[in-house]
Amino acid sequence: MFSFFKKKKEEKTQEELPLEKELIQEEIKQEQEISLDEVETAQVDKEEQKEQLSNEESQEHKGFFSKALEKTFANIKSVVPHRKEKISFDDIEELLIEADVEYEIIEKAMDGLPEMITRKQLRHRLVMLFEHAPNVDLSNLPKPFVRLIIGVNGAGKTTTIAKLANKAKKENKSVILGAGDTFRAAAIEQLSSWAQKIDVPIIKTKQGHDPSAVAYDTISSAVAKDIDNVIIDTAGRLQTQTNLNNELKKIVKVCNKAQEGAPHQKLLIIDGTQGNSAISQARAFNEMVQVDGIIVTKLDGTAKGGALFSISNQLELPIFYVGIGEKQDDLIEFSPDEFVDSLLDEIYTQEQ
Ligand SMILES: Nc1nc2c(ncn2[C@@H]2O[C@H](COP(=O)(O)OP(=O)(O)OP(=O)(O)O)[C@@H](O)[C@H]2O)c(=O)[nH]1
Repeated sequence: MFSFFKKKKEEKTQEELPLEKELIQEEIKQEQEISLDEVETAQVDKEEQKEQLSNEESQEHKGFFSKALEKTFANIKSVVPHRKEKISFDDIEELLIEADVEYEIIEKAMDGLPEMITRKQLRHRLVMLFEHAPNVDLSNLPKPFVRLIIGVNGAGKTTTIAKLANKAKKENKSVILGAGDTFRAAAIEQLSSWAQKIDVPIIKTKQGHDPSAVAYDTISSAVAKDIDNVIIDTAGRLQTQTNLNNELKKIVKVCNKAQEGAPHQKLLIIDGTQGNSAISQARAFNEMVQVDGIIVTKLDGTAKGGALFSISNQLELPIFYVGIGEKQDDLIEFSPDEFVDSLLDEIYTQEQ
């Protein structure tokens, strides 16, 4: 039926029916306008959907922080048991001490605040403590993107590598691991069993062999196989600090030989249960190889969640992720806003 009319329309010439042609043109124009409207509506819908998703993600993250920080919040609640609109300077100071924020940092954050402090005033100051932003453009990563994982034994390096690899895989990115802690056989075994569990390839060697060679082979293999991510483990302790220093420096140099610009991130793993006492140890690593960012582990098991403020501010480094459990999914991207909000939700009523 429609094709019949269409055919009829086609048969009519310009000379015969100018008015009808005009009408058809008007019809086409309207159709085009409608489809443009539809595209615009679809775009708005998409934007709204995106915003809703990121809001949901943000709520989800806040939920994770609230759960992980239960112990820290219990301490805070002992100072301010009920939510308020304004909280006194002294109470804020005390609750930040309870959360294990260093006193020097508390003084810095609260300098010049009034006797009664609103949520908005405190929020601004606390978020400002995380002013050190990542220096890598995460939207335009090199391939392979090479991350070197450093930190003391027991901080959670191996587990965090598994979590990072798992996250990349979930985002449909390929990953290869390098078992660069050749100092201890157990470290190689532990990383191998994680690699098997999350089904990613691993380059390893025997205990005592050169970790730089492992790093080189892992990057070369990633280049040859077109793999997106390389994550390399390193030893947390050697016979002496000088040995560790030399070894880490050599690994960095060799990574750059295997691929110019690598490692793109040197990530320091810090055990969150150590609170502020981890800072001096972190400084030592930062002096050996310039660290690009921090991952704080075991945030779930500690009442010292406030130490994140001091760790980031004192070391002048961004926190990329926090570990909130022992499983492969227990890693969340760190967001200063969400972290501060989940803390303020415990003590303040919502800002009107
Ligand atoms: N609760 C909790 N435990 C964690 C977290 N991250 C790591 N762990 C645990 O901390 C312990 C040490 O973690 P590893 O990953 O073995 O630490 P490592 O730095 O590789 O240490 P070595 O194996 O000694 O070199 C393990 O029992 C992990 O399960 C976390 O975010 N939360």
